Amino acid sequence: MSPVPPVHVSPGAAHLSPEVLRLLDKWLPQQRWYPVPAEGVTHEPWLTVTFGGVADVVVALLRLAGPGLAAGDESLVIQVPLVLTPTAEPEADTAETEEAGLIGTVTTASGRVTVHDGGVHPVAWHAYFTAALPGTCEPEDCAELAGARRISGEQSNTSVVLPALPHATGRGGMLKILRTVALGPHPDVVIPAALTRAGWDGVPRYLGSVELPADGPGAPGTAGDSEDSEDSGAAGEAPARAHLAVLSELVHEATDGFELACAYAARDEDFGERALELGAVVAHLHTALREALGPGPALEPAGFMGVLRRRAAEAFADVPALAPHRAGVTALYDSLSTRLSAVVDGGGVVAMQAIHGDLHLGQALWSPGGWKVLDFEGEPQRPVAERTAPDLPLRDVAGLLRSLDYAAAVGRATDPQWVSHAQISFLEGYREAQSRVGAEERGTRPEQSAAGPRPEEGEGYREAQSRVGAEERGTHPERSAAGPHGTVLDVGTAELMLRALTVDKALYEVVYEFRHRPAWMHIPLAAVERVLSS
Ligand SMILES: Nc1ncnc2c1ncn2[C@@H]1O[C@H](COP(=O)(O)OP(=O)(O)O)[C@@H](O)[C@H]1O
Ligand SMILES: O=P(O)(O)O[C@H]1O[C@H](CO)[C@@H](O[C@H]2O[C@H](CO)[C@@H](O)[C@H](O)[C@H]2O)[C@H](O)[C@H]1O
Repeated sequence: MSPVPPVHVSPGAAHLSPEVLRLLDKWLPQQRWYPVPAEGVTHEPWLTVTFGGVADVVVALLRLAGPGLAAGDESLVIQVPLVLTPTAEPEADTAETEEAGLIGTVTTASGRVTVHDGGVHPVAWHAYFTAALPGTCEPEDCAELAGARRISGEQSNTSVVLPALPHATGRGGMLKILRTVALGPHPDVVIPAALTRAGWDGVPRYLGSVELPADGPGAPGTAGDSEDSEDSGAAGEAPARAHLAVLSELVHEATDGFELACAYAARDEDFGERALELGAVVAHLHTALREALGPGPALEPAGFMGVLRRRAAEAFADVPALAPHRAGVTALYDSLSTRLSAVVDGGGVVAMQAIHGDLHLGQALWSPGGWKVLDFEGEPQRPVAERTAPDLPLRDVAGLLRSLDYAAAVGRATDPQWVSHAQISFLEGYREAQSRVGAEERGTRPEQSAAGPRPEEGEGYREAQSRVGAEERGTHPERSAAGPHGTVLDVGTAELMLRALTVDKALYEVVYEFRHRPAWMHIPLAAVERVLSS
């Protein structure tokens, strides 16, 4: 007997009545994971997903359309799993039902239906879980789902802890339902899967994923999306490829890196050792990514600077409070542009590669097994193509430097050295591990690498900063990966690059805070000011 295909996909709003869609229009913008400001945004049904043998679970994939949003293949698509159950009476007790993820009760052509958020509903969890690991249990007696719970907090997606899930190295899983669906392979699936395959244990081990079936309807903007295309997967039409969820091993006794750093900051306790270890893990991550996914192209200054400038322009357009910094950002980017062009004109190659892309302390878990890095989907507010493009590893370094600054602010460290010490330690951990890997590849001892000795206690942040990403003579792995050509970056350009990437990140954060947590906007705003005046 052949197994029932677990995931079916239909075009448009199949299985979803207009009443349910209207209910969603009101509910969606109130969700933390809703990716854009809601004003003027409409939700257009793109595809509907159902799971073989599970009657009540319907997943709406909705395209967001409206001011400032891209159309066609670039459009933002959100995933809305629903549990739809026929019901006789409206729910009576609102408080109780809110707890259970009730979205509402509506009367449709086929009767009265209760609509629940599938992100918090065990029946939907079971559907995703069995699609990720086919051939497992029935919902009623699924031992793997015992004790399952959604994690709460400020998440861009919806993650569910499965404490009882058995696997090769123990017990416990994390099911992550991706709320923003990327057309094509999703980096939060592809990257952990590649790193797990390569044997790198700095990520939670990848166990499985849920993907649209290969013979489903076309991508937005293709023939499969047109109104007269009833026949899903019609000849000549490119089926849409998209991941919906990812399952990974649960990291036990894990502490969120941001909470950990804030707790240290609140006690003014030295975070140096943890930061040093994290720096080393991030350096190893970059090596593992390069090895697992291959080197990227060389940086092309005009294109690279064009992206930085466009992102800054978007931030200035979104947040009026940034206006006083426009000239400073332009001047910083002009200096970097001049230096980068000189490097490249002089025959230097600045190699790019796959990076994390949105690295901050909340993406790192501290556990008895050391730091684990999570969440490879890139900055959720950016277009997918931009998020997955090869980039400079220094972008991740800048992200963590910013995050340590957030931890100092949120944890209210009173010692002004707390943050600089943590940042220097992080940079040193990164640099030391980078030199060790480089030396191993060259067959020399780490001390012989050109990166120089560790800065003495008290040496400044600027010095430590300028050592990271700077030229290390001849055989740096990034260089050999990029080909036989010369330089990475000289010390001055590396420092300028890190400052520019820090500003780029802080501008992104200002927009993020403006949209989601205005009370924290002062944190990145102060950073923009500080970096520009340093
Ligand atoms: N494999 C895992 N083991 C333990 N905790 C995890 C695991 N994956 C994620 N988490 C926890 O869930 C939180 C959210 O995960 P993350 O992948 O960052 O989702 P989001 O994209 O929604 O922010 C993390 O901050 C971490 O605390
Ligand atoms: O984790 P996500 O993928 O949802 O990332 C988004 O949300 C983050 C906040 O949860 C946000 O990070 C910013 O705030 C953090 C403290 O909460 C801080 O440590 C980070 O440095 C700062 O960037 C992230 O930018 C956003 O993409």
